[in-house]
Amino acid sequence: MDSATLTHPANPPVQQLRGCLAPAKLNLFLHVTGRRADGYHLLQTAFRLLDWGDTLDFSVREDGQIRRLSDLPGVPEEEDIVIRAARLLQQSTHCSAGADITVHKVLPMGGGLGGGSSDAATTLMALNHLWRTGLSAEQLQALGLTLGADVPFFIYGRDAFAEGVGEKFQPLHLDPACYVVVSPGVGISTAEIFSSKDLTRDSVPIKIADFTASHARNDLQAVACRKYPEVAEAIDWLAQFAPARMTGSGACVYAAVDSEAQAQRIVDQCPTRWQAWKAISLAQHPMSRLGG
Ligand SMILES: C[C@](O)(CO)[C@H](O)COP(=O)(O)OP(=O)(O)OC[C@H]1O[C@@H](n2ccc(N)nc2=O)[C@H](O)[C@@H]1O
Ligand SMILES: Nc1ncnc2c1ncn2[C@@H]1O[C@H](COP(=O)(O)OP(=O)(O)OP(=O)(O)O)[C@@H](O)[C@H]1O
Repeated sequence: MDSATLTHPANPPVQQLRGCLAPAKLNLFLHVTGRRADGYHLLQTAFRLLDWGDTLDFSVREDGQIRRLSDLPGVPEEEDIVIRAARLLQQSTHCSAGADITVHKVLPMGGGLGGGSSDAATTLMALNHLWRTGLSAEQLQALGLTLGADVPFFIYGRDAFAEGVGEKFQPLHLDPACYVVVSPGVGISTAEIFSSKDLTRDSVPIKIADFTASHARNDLQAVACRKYPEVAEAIDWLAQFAPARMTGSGACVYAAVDSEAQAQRIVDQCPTRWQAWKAISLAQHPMSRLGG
């Protein structure tokens, strides 16, 4: 994130934040342990932040309007989770200011990397700062949960062992790591995977101390592979280099590798019909340093 750009250098209120990161996440394991009465699933997962993601620019408007300046193919402005996040914060704090928002989209949509959720979290944190609405991180997490189950994690802003629907956190202390992420070129609807009749929903709950990244499983992977054979193909391709797994509800798959050089060699060999990236773990979300 660029440090704040001031419109009036002699007069400090910050009016713009540019280049705000909305990082991707990986689910290092994901167990479905049950289902709530409202249909949402109870999970256990290990969230890992990556140093790679979308970036967003925010500029305060005095007229109260919230505008998206960038285009997102397939997502009308009114449905964009970024716009919905900004409106939600504005309404719940009775804020009279508005914002112009630009999203520089990098993360594949429906990729299981939490792209939309991370955009929404960055929006809540940036506007809470720019509008001086003063909500705490916990209040922003509660607001964010009404937008999507992954939003609170990005506001929490560091690796976490998560439970509930993914909103109850314990800090997870992981060594830095380097990953290869492969997108097999399909977008997967999270709702479609969770609603499958084939999904197993009875994993036995584990304790945080029982989690090891090397013996991990994603309960959503079998369903996604059955519905989208490209996901299974991408796992098989990546598994020739290192143990590979799906993140979230897919479609992206990933593997931890020994070095950035090894990651780059794998990325360079990726079949042209897919996309691959190298990514490094991120210890702390840069936006969480902003405070309220
Ligand atoms: C799979 C994960 O990415 C793991 O991190 C998340 O649980 C999904 O989080 P998300 O994309 O923010 O999901 P949401 O937008 O809240 O939910 C999309 C749909 O997925 C289903 N859903 C989601 C999360 C959850 N714990 N149980 C569910 O059953 C619900 O049908 C919901 O309508
Ligand atoms: N700003 C946005 N960025 C991405 N998707 C958005 C956005 N606004 C709305 N959406 C909608 O949300 C859907 C899910 O997108 P997203 O990239 O968050 O999926 P995902 O990476 O699978 O997320 P998760 O890991 O949280 O399940 C998209 O297909 C799109 O229709």
